[in-house]
Amino acid sequence: MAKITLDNLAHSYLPNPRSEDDFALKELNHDWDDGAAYALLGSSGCGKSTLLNIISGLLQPSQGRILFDGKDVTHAKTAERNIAQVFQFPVVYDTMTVHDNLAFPLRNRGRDETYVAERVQEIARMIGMEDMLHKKARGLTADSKQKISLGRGMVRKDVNALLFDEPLTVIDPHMKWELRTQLKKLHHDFGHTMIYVTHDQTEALTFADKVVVMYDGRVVQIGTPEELFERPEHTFVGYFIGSPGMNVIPARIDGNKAYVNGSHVELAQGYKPLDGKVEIGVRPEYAKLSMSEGLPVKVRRVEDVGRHKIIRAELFGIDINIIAGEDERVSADMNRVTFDATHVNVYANDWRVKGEAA
Ligand SMILES: Nc1ncnc2c1ncn2[C@@H]1O[C@H](COP(=O)(O)OP(=O)(O)OP(=O)(O)O)[C@@H](O)[C@H]1O
Repeated sequence: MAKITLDNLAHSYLPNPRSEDDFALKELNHDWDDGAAYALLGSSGCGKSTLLNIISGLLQPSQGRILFDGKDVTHAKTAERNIAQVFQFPVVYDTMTVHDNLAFPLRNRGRDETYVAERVQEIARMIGMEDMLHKKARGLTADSKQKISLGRGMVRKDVNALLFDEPLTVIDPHMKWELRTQLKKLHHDFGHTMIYVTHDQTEALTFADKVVVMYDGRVVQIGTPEELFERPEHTFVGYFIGSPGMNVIPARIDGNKAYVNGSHVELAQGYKPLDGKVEIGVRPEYAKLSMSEGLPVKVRRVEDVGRHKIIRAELFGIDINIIAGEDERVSADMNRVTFDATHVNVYANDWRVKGEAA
């Protein structure tokens, strides 16, 4: 396995980029730890595949270097990087059996047949295809073919990294959960460095130790699922992670108070005067309806989603969400909202501002 270093890395698909806007991947410096499982998460077009393709060698970056364990591989071909890749759609050899497809990467490396047989059995069990090993890949469903692709990606233990590009797109929902669990187990057992591209937050949060959130060609935060939830470094992270996402409310900050349309919200920390677009961010989980305290809200709708209720409300013309417990009472006279001060984040021009102890 390898530590992956992204050094001053950036990419533009244009021959003569003039401004930052011309870069599909904006400058990035980071070490990705050896043996960690990362998810690259972001909406369509934010640059996930661009970054993955640079790591795998399918794309040469227009700026910077990429290193595996300190060795510069920026110009090395994909085959020289010793990585395994699984793409969105299956890549299998139709004329070969499932067994031979799975065995292919091992035979290619000259592993002896006893080891190949053992390892293929192990992987077939993992992907639930033990009974299909003798079947030709041709004629199998897309779902089964993708499981073969996943299996083939995982069959070698000696790769520098395992890269997955939305691998579960064609897999049915139940199997998705099962395969994700298997991938996590595989990571736990073998400690591969794994990078998993997805636009699905559940997939990212359940798979990864660290989630790399991308927005508009930029890595806006790398953190554990808990860090992304509690301290989103960018309003996009707050909005994208969580269901529903963080409430983002324009405010004026004065010391340890935030003013929203003249009403104040207590903050757990003090802040210096801030310029530009200033907002507070509060997750629906840390907002609470009240009869007597807090800011005035109009409740529009209450949705019972089983484990809790989502209250859709309006605060000075802005839509906000509040999460209440399953058994919590919500009545017509509850027309105020309070926020838990320790969970109110402050943002200036979309980036979180660190406070000072009040
Ligand atoms: N070969 C290319 N030539 C020119 N522009 C490209 C090329 N590939 C991607 N782009 C652009 O670069 C930006 C980032 O695309 P990229 O495919 O990396 O995003 P993504 O997050 O992987 O999206 P998706 O989830 O839709 O695959 C987009 O604006 C896209 O249009």
